[in-house]
Amino acid sequence: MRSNLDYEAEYIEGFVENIIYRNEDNGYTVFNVVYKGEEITCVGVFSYINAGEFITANGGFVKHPSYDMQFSIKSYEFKAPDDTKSVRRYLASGAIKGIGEKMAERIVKEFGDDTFRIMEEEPERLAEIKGISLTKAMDIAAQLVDKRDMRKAMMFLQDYGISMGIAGKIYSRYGQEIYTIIKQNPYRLADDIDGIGFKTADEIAAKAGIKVDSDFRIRSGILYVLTQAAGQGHIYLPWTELEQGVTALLLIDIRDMERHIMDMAIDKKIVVRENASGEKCIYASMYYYMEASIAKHLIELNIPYSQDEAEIGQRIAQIEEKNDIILDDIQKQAVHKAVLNGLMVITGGPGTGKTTTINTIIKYFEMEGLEIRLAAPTGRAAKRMAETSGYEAQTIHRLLEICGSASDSQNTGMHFERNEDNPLETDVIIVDEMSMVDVSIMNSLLKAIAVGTRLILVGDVDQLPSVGPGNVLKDIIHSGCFEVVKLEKIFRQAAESEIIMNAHKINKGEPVTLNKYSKDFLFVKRNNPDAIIAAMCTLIKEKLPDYVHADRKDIQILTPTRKSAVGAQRLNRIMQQYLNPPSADKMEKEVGDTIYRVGDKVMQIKNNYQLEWERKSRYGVTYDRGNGIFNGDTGVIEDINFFSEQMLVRFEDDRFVYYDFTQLDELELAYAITIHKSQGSEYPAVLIPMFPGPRMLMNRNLLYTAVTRARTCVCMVGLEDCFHEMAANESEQKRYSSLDLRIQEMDNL
Ligand SMILES: Nc1ncnc2c1ncn2[C@@H]1O[C@H](COP(=O)(O)OP(=O)(O)OP(=O)(O)O)[C@@H](O)[C@H]1O
Repeated sequence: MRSNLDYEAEYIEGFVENIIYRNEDNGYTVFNVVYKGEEITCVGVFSYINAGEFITANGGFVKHPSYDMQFSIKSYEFKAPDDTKSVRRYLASGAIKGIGEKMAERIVKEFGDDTFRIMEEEPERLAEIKGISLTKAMDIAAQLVDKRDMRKAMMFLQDYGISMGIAGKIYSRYGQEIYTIIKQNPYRLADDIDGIGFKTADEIAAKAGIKVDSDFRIRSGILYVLTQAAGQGHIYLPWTELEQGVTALLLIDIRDMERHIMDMAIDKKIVVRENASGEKCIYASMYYYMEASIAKHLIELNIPYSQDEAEIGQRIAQIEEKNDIILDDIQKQAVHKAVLNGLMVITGGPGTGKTTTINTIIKYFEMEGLEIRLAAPTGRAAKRMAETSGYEAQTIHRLLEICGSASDSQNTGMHFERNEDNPLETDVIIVDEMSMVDVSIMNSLLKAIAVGTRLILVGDVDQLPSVGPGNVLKDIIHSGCFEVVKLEKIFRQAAESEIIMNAHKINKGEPVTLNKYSKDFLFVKRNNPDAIIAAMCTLIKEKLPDYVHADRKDIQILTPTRKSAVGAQRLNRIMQQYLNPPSADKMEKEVGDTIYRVGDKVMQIKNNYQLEWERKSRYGVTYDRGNGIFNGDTGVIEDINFFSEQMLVRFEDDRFVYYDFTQLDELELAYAITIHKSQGSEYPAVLIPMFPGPRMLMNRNLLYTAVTRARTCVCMVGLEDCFHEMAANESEQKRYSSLDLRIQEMDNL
């Protein structure tokens, strides 16, 4: 029993006995300290810690659900060992490699309180001790100095408000150079260190006394504005917009912008080009070269194939007969073009026969004995492609055989096994949902396709553009350099769907009649956020599941915004309370301001190719396992275990995944998700709150995307005016991209 301890205590001190857990990325550490004769478990964030150190710490006791009382450390200091006992203890702790308990004993016996001074100043004397050679003596001294330097550097970085985890990264990158870097050009940190952006570097610079109009600051600011723009989808910024952005960011009058731009262009950090209207455009180099590389590959792939047109017609006729279908003229034209060209594009809205056309093309090439691969940008889109085509389809990342330990393609640890040196060995590649493909993944894909492989790109240009930068599909079509088939006819079966008919009307700006009696396109009038939410609760709990013959969890709320009265965050909190309220038998785990509860619907918010899933029989025996849970995959929390610190989620097709508590930032509650997140997915029923929000966001494009996500029923709840305003708002957010120009330039070479 812990009799000596006062759990109100705010201070403890003692030797770090053993380190139980340490996360090197963020410094989170769990360890034991003996204080007042009791072993106490401490938790805190440490840039640097070693067993054997003497620590004095402020904080407080907290009760952990599984591990009982722990001391949570808010601030601390390590005291250098200064008496024989602590020196021996420190050396014996394993902090210095090559010194064990016995050796520590011998050293301290020889040098006593003077041990540390001797180790640092006269290390050769260590060799006087039995078992220590001169080389080993020097190595011990070096380790000691290293550790001291590191601790000093950490303290120095903390003075600039840098967190422990990041300080560790900075130190391991620059070592002793940090002092000069921080004092001269801390903006280098923004370039070199993951987790430090311009803003942090700028704060450090201000503390280091760097002038607000220093060249380093202005150049780093320019790159920052371009990176921010890429975050909004832009490949470049026109000169004047860049200048305004940089001025607003740095709050200074930049007189010699031209000089900075030219110097940065010479350093190859940026590229300056004129657009079609002669305006100077500034690119972060990476994006310029991505577009240029995409253009080059597309032109190279676009080789003509010779085949007798009559023969193509005969083959199509055979397929039509076998599948009891008659293709429309334009669909036939699409098949002809796919056969005769190395590259072609098929575009069209919902129900215009894209899938039917792709299926015919697949069958055609199959008859020719060609190998075909199907891919889509997201897991959900690939799954849908497989379902509608009946052929195997995979994500583009998987097609390219993604490798590495990181969970996101943005992380540097990732690479693709398929690339220019090891291209895909196949004859035809068909990529669906091209509107979601950004320049980065398009570039990787094209690098892995050798000339002679046919590439067919399929998508609906009127869907929201890709989350990542660029306007790939639109620009490819707009370049005018490739065969494009635009499917426009809505086939009879599809024409019976009001979802499809209204989606086309929305897209064309034609009036849409709203009522609550439609079979599949319903509007329920409510005039304030709370009434909207209350109506959605009833619909989701009572009405829709029977109506669309689907499970409650398959009915998806799609909302334009994250943060508003009807934004995803608020809706999730309310829906969770309503659909899965707290109860004594449901475990909960709080992360930030989200509570995860057993029974909650959750969504994976980034691609994680490493995450392992398993399928179990009803006796709990695993009979199938695999890797990969993708952005947009939704599941239900099955269990939360505080002992193993894990949460178990059941995804579609009964795939079970254990998430460590530290991985929970990959999940979000998913009763409601933003329309942006729903791209490429389809749901039996979709519920959309209709309430005014930011005009830039509430546009036709967004409404069209939301409506086309529904398979059986769309139900909107709110203000009719809001619907009509969205449908009328054509102001798509402008994206600065220039793949069309690069393609045209390349084509003219
Ligand atoms: N030539 C055709 N003759 C008759 N029906 C057709 C023809 N082509 C397509 N259809 C029918 O039209 C409907 C829509 O076709 P399809 O699924 O191919 O379109 P889509 O563009 O892929 O649609 P979505 O984007 O909504 O998935 C289907 O019911 C399909 O059977």
